[in-house]
Amino acid sequence: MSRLSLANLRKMKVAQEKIAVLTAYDASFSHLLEQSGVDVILVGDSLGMVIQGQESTLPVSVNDMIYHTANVVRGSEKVFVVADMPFMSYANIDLALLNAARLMAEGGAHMVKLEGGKTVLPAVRELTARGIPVCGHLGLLPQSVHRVGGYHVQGRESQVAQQITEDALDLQSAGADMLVLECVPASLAKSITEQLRIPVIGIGAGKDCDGQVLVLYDMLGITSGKRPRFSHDFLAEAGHIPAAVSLYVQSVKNGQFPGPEQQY
Ligand SMILES: Nc1nc(=O)c2c([nH]1)NC[C@@H]1CN(c3ccc(C(=O)N[C@@H](CCC(=O)O)C(=O)O)cc3)CN21
Ligand SMILES: CC(C)C(=O)C(=O)O
Ligand SMILES: [Mg+2]
Repeated sequence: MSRLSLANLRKMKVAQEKIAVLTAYDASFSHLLEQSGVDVILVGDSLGMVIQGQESTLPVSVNDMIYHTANVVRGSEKVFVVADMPFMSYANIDLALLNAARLMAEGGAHMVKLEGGKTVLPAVRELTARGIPVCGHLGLLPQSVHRVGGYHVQGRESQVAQQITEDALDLQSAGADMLVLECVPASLAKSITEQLRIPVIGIGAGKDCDGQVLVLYDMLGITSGKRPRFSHDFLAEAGHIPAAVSLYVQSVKNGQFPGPEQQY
């Protein structure tokens, strides 16, 4: 069985077939998600919060990401695996190349994800020129939580919306092959999704993105404390974990998730 490729994901965008993405951090869930029809697994630096119990994603190291990515890759054979580059691991081009190479070579990731717009364009150009697929991440940037002052919706003001749109187009031009849009108004995400050739995966970004992603533990209802409004407890509805993941995949594919109460 060969792995899903970027070409497959681009074809899904063109065919308007929704892309179902979930985070996972270990081999057992990786296998289960793949069996349940998930297309792409994101090894998110959210693992700092849901696995390590940290207050933010900032303490996550490249070694942590490599460990979890390798486990996820070993547990699967069909899914496309994206690994987050952690806080400051792409602060300049040399660091970005070194750390992305480790995530790919040691972790076995198929793509790396970087948060930010203009600041990361030189790194995105260099990584993609050297054959490393890159996913951008705009809107709410959890690695900037202390500068922003919390996890809030981004892009409600037209000037900020304009900046996010410009960053999205620039990331695509720099070679990014996928984009995550987090916590932005549904109308903005729709507009960006229509303007880009590359697949746009939303989280709290409305139903009109090319695909959706959620943090696994949020959609299973086992995150401690307050779960973001854009997530939904599929386990409560489905009764057991494989059924919950299947229901998520089905709800993304048929456009039922996210509903009006899960978007801004
Ligand atoms: N478990 C978990 N789920 C996530 O989605 C997630 C993480 N952790 N860690 C990294 C970031 C942080 N994220 C978050 C965290 C909280 C909200 C949240 O509470 N948002 C409010 C909106 C508040 C506002 O706009 O003022 C909400 O009600 O959804 C959003 C995204 C998304 N990511
Ligand atoms: C929430 C998603 C997009 C992420 O970046 C993560 O899980 O770290
Ligand atoms: Mg992340």
